[in-house]
Amino acid sequence: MAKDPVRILVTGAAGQIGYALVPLIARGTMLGPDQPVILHLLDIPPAAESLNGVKMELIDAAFPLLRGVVATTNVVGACKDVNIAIMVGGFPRKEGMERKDVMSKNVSIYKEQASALDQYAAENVKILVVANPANTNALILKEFAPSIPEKNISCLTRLDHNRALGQVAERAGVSVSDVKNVIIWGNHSSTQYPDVNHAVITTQEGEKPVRAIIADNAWLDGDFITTVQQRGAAIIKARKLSSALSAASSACDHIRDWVLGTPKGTWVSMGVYSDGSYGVPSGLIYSYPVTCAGGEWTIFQGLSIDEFSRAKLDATAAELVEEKAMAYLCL
Ligand SMILES: NC(=O)c1ccc[n+]([C@@H]2O[C@H](COP(=O)([O-])OP(=O)(O)OC[C@H]3O[C@@H](n4cnc5c(N)ncnc54)[C@H](O)[C@@H]3O)[C@@H](O)[C@H]2O)c1
Ligand SMILES: O=C(O)C[C@H](O)C(=O)O
Repeated sequence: MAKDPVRILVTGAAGQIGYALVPLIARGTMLGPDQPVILHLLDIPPAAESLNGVKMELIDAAFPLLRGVVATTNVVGACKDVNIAIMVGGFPRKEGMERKDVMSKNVSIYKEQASALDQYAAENVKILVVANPANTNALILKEFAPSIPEKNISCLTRLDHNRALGQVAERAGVSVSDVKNVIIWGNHSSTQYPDVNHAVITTQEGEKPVRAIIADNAWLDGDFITTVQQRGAAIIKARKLSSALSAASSACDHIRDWVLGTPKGTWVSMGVYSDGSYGVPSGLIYSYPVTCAGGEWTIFQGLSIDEFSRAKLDATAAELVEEKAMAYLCL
């Protein structure tokens, strides 16, 4: 029997990530080739005409799974009955800025849109915050949407996770699909900790630790970490615009794994509400290794954390505590 369509909100849909993301959703990359979708596209009035152009192109592309497009500048209309919300709307940083430098512009958007989602979204809506500072925007959204369970609110660190997979695959000379179980801990910022201590590469002789295959701890504990931490800035420097196709693709990966489940023996990184796991203060949106099944994520427990990693997990948590305080000052 044909499935009922799922309503997916994309905010900031007239922007660069929006333009890369909506065709992926309409083509079935996010929820699979048999899942019809209705897209709700939100942007602000100055972008209304451009948003309408995106709607026209979606119709012109004749996507078989696309059952409707709502393009609006009205937050309530956009949030009505949505099952999934991908929050991209906001302002990107420019060259030379840190992601938290756009905090004062962006957190107030998340407070306002939290209320609309709280009141009008479908029960059990799943929310992914992409706009920066992503973890703190998601935390503000959580705090101002009291009826939405915290397990339904997340932020995007899958792009950092995918960047880490890409760096390891290039260095090891293997296919990226043979690398798994890297971890991004903490903030989607330059304090994030890309960790390969539990990551493995599939070889003809089975799975081997990344550290054994790459055999270069100086690189893994040095340039690898800074390359992933600084990749967003490197893209801005090169393109004069922040990452868009990789962000859109990673947002699809995030939702797909959350809704459809992670493969057996694999975890992915998601920014989720911390419960104190791995000695991280509770009450932050912190990126952890998670597995997903039945539409729910679970923090993967029991990994050993060495002294080097401990300091890095704590430093990125400390930045999130500071950002939380800064966000409340902005509101
Ligand atoms: N978490 C990540 O991995 C990641 C990756 C890339 C970019 N980002 C962030 O995503 C955000 C969007 O990036 P972009 O390159 O698409 O930017 P963009 O400027 O091209 O697009 C943003 C869109 O949001 C719209 N917008 C602004 N305020 C809004 C509001 N109140 N409601 C709805 N829409 C609103 C703008 O009009 C614009 O169309 C930025 O904050 C960027 O830093 C995050
Ligand atoms: O770095 C940025 O400002 C954009 C985005 O967060 C990224 O990681 O590419």
